[in-house]
Amino acid sequence: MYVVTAEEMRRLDRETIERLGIPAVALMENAGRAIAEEIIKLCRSRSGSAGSPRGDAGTEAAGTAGAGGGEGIKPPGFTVSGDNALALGGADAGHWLVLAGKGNNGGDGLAAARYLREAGIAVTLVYAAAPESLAGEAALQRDAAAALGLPAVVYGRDRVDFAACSGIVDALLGTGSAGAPRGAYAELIAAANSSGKPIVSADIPSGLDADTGQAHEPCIHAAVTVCLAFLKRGLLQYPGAGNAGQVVVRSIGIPAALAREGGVPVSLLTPEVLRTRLQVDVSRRRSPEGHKGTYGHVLLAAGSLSMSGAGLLAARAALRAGCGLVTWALPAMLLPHVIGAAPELMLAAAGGENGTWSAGTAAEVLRLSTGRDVTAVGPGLGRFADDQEWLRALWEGIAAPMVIDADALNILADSDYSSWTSRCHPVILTPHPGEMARLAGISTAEVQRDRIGLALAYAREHGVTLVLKGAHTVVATPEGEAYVNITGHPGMGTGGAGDVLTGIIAGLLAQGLNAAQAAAFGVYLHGLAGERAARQRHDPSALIAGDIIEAL
Ligand SMILES: NC(=O)C1=CN([C@@H]2O[C@H](COP(=O)(O)OP(=O)(O)OC[C@H]3O[C@@H](n4cnc5c(N)ncnc54)[C@H](O)[C@@H]3O)[C@@H](O)[C@H]2O)[C@H](O)CC1
Ligand SMILES: [K+]
Repeated sequence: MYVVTAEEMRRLDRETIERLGIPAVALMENAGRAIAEEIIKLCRSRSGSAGSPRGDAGTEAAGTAGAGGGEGIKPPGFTVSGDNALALGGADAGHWLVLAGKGNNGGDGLAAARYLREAGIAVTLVYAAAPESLAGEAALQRDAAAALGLPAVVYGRDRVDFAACSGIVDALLGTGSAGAPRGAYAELIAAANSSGKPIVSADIPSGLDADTGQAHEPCIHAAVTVCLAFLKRGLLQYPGAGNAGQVVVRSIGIPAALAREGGVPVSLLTPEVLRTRLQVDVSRRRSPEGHKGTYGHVLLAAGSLSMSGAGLLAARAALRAGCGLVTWALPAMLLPHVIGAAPELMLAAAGGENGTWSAGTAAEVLRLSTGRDVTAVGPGLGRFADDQEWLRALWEGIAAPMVIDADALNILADSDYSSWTSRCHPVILTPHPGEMARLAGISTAEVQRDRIGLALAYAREHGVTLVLKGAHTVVATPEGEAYVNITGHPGMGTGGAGDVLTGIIAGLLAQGLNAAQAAAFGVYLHGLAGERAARQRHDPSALIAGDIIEAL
């Protein structure tokens, strides 16, 4: 599923109209109908509390249309549809307000109002601007609604009764919105939010930046967002993602082929995208003739006196991700203490004295990396004297893909690594937002302001595969593509979860996946395993990193 910017959406919209010859109003009709159908689903799912659905729409809104109106009598040769999407099925949906801006987002809302009326739902249009100021397709929708006799009020001139409505359609601002909502728009958004009524947003919540996910003040808090044609980046990026409620993406007649041909670089990370765009064999079938040598060998340089567990977690996760062998290189002093902790691992003493690493161990790590399919460095590594020299030796000398995480990222951030000899084998960096901030030389808040945009730019500029961790982890490739992951659980915010991800990605690389495949599939599986682990706990706050490994 493609994820677009407002600019890309405008281009795809234009191409559909100009190249394919689909009239703009047809797209708007499809948008209006899709929005109405989702509202009807919401009303049906709430029919137990008819007329007063509440804001916490839950997941039902994204479900499939259930059996709607009564089956009726089926005359021979005719089918009386039992699941007409526009049938309310006896639910009393009450009375909805449709807040309409003067652009095409408003036009979508006005079209939706007609379809709602068709389903027997009472609607009142609330114009944010003088109806005469609407133009193009939005003006056409205004006239159609008026011709149908839909009641309408104009904000600022007429009274708007939020208290009496059972739900609100937010069609004030969409992808054409610029900056914080102003004037009547701002007042209507604030009033809608404080009404306590469920809000269904057309395309994006009004007040949301469609590209960055920045939530302007004010910004609609939607129960459901009916996103039109393609997901917008802003719906996946926090804090705005938290304003969108349940997001439903509805096709309106803009072919996905246009996005593919037009080179839209960002996709939602779904099994479908893993299979098709990334060509990952998600079946994970193994050859009957396979043996441990078939599935790759990971070298892990990780762990120090106070953080040996980070190395252990990464090593075990690599094995659970299916690689054949893992050699864990760690400071000699720690070795006796971890023997037996995971008997499946091979151990190698490579660290310096006192359980810490030293620059002099680079030669030993290089020697151990010979013939290994991947080297992962960083979890629990700590910092040490001349560590930049150490990492540079590995960067320039390891003739296999590398995964760089944790303190190794901090070492990289302190180095002018663009001047290092460029590598023939890929590098995957797995920063959390703080590490990303150090790598990019900006604040963590700046990283979080537009994670997708930053990840795309950094990966391309530095020729690395970047895994920007956090809620909705972004995987960006040096070729300029990005994948946004939505698997995962807040319970995964626990020490060691990142080390587990590093191990999974290294384990997948060792099995022959390329950098983009290993990073994307690894992130997806890590999140999925975290969800499963959270479900297995009565209280997901009790989840610890080791649970994620066991859930793999
Ligand atoms: N997929 C498609 O391409 C389709 C999209 N549709 C819908 O159209 C909107 C985008 O419509 P557009 O006319 O470009 O912009 P908006 O309706 O979002 O808003 C423009 C309108 O609002 C005023 N304005 C802008 N910013 C502010 C602000 N901060 N405060 C107050 N007023 C503001 C501006 O002056 C304009 O008048 C898209 O999201 C879809 O919902 C089509 O209907 C179908 C095809
Ligand atoms: K909107």
